[in-house]
Amino acid sequence: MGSKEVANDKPHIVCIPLPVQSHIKGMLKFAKLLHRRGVHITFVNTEFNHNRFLKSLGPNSLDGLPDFRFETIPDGLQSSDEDTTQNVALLGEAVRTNFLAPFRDLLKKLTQSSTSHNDIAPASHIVSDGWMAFTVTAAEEMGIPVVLFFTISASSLMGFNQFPTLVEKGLTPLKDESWLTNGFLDQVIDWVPGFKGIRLRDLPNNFITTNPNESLDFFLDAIERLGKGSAIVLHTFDELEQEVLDALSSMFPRVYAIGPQQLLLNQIPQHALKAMGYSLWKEETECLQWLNSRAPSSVVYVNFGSLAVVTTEQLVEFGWGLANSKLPFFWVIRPDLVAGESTIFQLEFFVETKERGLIASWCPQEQVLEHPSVGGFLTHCGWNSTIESLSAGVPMLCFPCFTDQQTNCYCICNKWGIGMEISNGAKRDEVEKLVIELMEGEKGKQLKIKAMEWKKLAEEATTPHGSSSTNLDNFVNQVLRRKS
Ligand SMILES: O=c1ccn([C@@H]2O[C@H](COP(=O)(O)OP(=O)(O)O[C@H]3O[C@H](CO)[C@@H](O)[C@H](O)[C@H]3O)[C@@H](O)[C@H]2O)c(=O)[nH]1
Repeated sequence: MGSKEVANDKPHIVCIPLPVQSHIKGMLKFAKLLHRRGVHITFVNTEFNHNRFLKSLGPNSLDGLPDFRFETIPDGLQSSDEDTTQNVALLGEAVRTNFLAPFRDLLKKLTQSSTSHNDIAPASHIVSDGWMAFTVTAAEEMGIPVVLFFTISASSLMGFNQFPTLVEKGLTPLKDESWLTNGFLDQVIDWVPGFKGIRLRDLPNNFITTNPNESLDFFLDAIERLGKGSAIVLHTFDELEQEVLDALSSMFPRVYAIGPQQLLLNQIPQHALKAMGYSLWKEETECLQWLNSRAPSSVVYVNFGSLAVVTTEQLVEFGWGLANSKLPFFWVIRPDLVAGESTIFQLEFFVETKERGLIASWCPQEQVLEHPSVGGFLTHCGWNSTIESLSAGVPMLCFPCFTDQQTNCYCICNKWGIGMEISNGAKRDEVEKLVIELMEGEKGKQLKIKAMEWKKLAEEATTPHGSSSTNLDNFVNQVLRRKS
């Protein structure tokens, strides 16, 4: 960095992600893109996650990018051996009750004109995970703007934003449990822009409940504050969700679609990018050598992201479905993926799959999806997995588990034509049949063609004059550099 004048001309943003793996990764990538466009970054992790990063990536792994600093706040959770950040309900409650006070103190420090770093201007904006409503309160108190950054699709955000209407129309909360199975959820709803033909069951499933609870309040707090952000940024691209993005833009002042993030990062010369990792868990990279030894487009990749939990019975059915398909597979089973007995596979399963199955506990997913040997992805439809798969041109078998995943599944299968849904509670025969269809069937071939078309559009959106690059430039100029 040159003179102090030049430094002070740069916007200085305070980035604060929701403290779970996929949200931290999305915010880190967004921060890197902004940093490359001349923005100073202070990145706020919880103390717990900061230490996990240092443990998984190495003690100096977060150093070395000038004007890109890390700060921490406590999460207020009891420290114990259990990884409390995997407990979404507990974490959501901690975010709502514990984070405002330490974040406010940190902001006071960062917005003072004489910061401890003389080469950095006082913080000018907060870029907050859109789900963390307390940052809007902090921003109002401190008189600085807050940008709401969402690591979900525009379609899911539109779905979440329907909640007040669903209440008004008496569609949620459900009157009783029988509504879950009596066809009520199959009704098509017709008032949501960009969602022709969507059923109630395809909306984020947080609303599909007889008993709205605190975890729903977490989402509602954020939805109520959507209009208070100086901008909304979504990790998507215009061509993918144009109609919904247009509708969101008509409701909120500034909406920017900036993605796929990794394709935008690929535009930056590698020497200019510090190889800062994103994983809280250690990545098992040996899978890449294993993939090298397999035929092109032959491997089924199975991964349910960082939070989903499946039952022992379901995992066993997936396992035998894969085994019986006789196809090669690479399956990531996190240590905390299964609710119940963890030693679930008998010797027989390993004997059957030993020549063609690989199991790991965490992997470099984007490299796996980009690998030419991977032909299909059995996924829980988390948004990052979805957009990473689409960017790599890999068709999907969708097993949505909770929250926005059902809406992503709807878009993948019905709007974008790049996947098939596998039913909740699927038995091994259904798994086997769908996996074979995905990898070798006629339908699978059509999905692959579509996936390659979307990959091309995603690449075009991220070229220097593509829609996402332009939106990124506009965001920096119109929101971060705007003199008010
Ligand atoms: O072995 C693995 C598994 C995952 N990942 C990465 O972890 C992220 C997983 O993100 P996502 O697919 O979005 O799933 P979740 O971790 O489940 O994400 C939560 O957050 C998402 C974004 O808000 C929501 O869409 C999901 O529903 C919610 O469960 C992706 O970037 C993956 O590349 C790895 O690097 N290695």
